[in-house]
Amino acid sequence: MDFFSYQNEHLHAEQCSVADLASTYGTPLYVYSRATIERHWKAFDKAAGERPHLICYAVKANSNLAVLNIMARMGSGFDIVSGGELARVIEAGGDPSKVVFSGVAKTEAEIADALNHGIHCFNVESEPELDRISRVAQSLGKQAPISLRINPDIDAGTHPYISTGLKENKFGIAIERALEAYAYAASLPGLKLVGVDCHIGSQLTEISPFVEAIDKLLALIDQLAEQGIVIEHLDVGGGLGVNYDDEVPPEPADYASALAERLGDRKLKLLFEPGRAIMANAGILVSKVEFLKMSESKNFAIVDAAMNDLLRPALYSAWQRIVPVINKPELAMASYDVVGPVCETGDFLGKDRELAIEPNDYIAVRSAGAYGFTMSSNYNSRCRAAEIMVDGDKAHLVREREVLASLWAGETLLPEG
Ligand SMILES: Cc1ncc(COP(=O)(O)O)c(C=O)c1O
Ligand SMILES: N[C@@H](CCCC[NH3+])C(=O)O
Repeated sequence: MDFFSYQNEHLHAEQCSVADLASTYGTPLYVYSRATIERHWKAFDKAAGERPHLICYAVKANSNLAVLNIMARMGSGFDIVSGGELARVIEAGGDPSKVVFSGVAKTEAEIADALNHGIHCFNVESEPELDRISRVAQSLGKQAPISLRINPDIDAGTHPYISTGLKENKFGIAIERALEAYAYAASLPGLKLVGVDCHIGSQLTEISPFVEAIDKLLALIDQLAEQGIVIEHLDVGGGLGVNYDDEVPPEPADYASALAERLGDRKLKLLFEPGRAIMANAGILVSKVEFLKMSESKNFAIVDAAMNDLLRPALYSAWQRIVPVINKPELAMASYDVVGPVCETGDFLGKDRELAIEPNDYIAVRSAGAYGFTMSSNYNSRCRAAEIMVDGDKAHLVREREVLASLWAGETLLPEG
């Protein structure tokens, strides 16, 4: 069942009319579906089966407090990459002992804060970082639980900007250095070795690169065991792709069972860090058509959402489906570049889209729940979009428009005099 569907030619998010939401809360507007988030998270949890496991939702995909709160209520863990993300997880009711901390340059302050909150594990991305974490932990009289993020040099077959498991990428410790790095980590007093981690990229649509990576990591885990280093968990990262256009990514169940099969009878806890697979299709970005600008060479649908609201098309030439919020069969179809008000030629949400629309209509960009709002900015001094969580027939405004709105309301920037 799709929780974003048409009823009488009107797009609905669960039981809420998207056109009503747009006219109540204004546009641009992100709309998320609680039922979809729960269904996707549970699909992962179920896929992992009876084996001990932890789903650590990748907060960077969507860090809205209501989204995190939904995950927290289901007992989710979290994959974070900054102190800010940890603060949001805690604010949303998440359990810090289920948090893994990834990222290539964690600061001393972030490390100390995470240790004081008792996080599950640091995913360490370089050898100098081992020294830093050990030093901070010692200064606090603690031992930091760590995994090494291993870069297995595998082509994830995804966009070059979101591939992370190749030698030339900045992420993780090269697999050839892994044994030495573990031996070094074992010698540092502030560290406790608990895991092996990898994350080879995002929006993967095939299982084989995941399997290739896990095979390399399992061989490493066996070698470590021979050296007396016993690993408790294997973190397989995130990266499972979604359907934006005509991709057919594996279902979480097939993906998880392919990985579990490789584990055999090893007593390893499995950690997953899905972001996109849970959130992308749990959200849409709603925008209003301002003008239609027609010419012989090109038609433009100029809408009120822009690259500052949804960066993926501009940054990765990403394709996301664009649909009218109300289908109007009486209108003629035409081909448009759907563009925003930002002063950049790269400011587009979609190119050459067949749409039957007129000014003041609402359109929705589908699959916008992941890496949508979290990558948005105030470029061109534009307000950020509002965000709404739909739960059945109720809608909750979960984030107010930002500071600029208060400036428009007449507040001054500098004190008088
Ligand atoms: C370390 C890490 N874990 C998890 C994720 C989540 O990836 P995805 O949203 O593709 O599942 C990312 C982002 O690619 C990441 O960098
Ligand atoms: N931001 C990317 C994915 C990168 C994931 C972070 N490692 C996207 O929108 O597709």
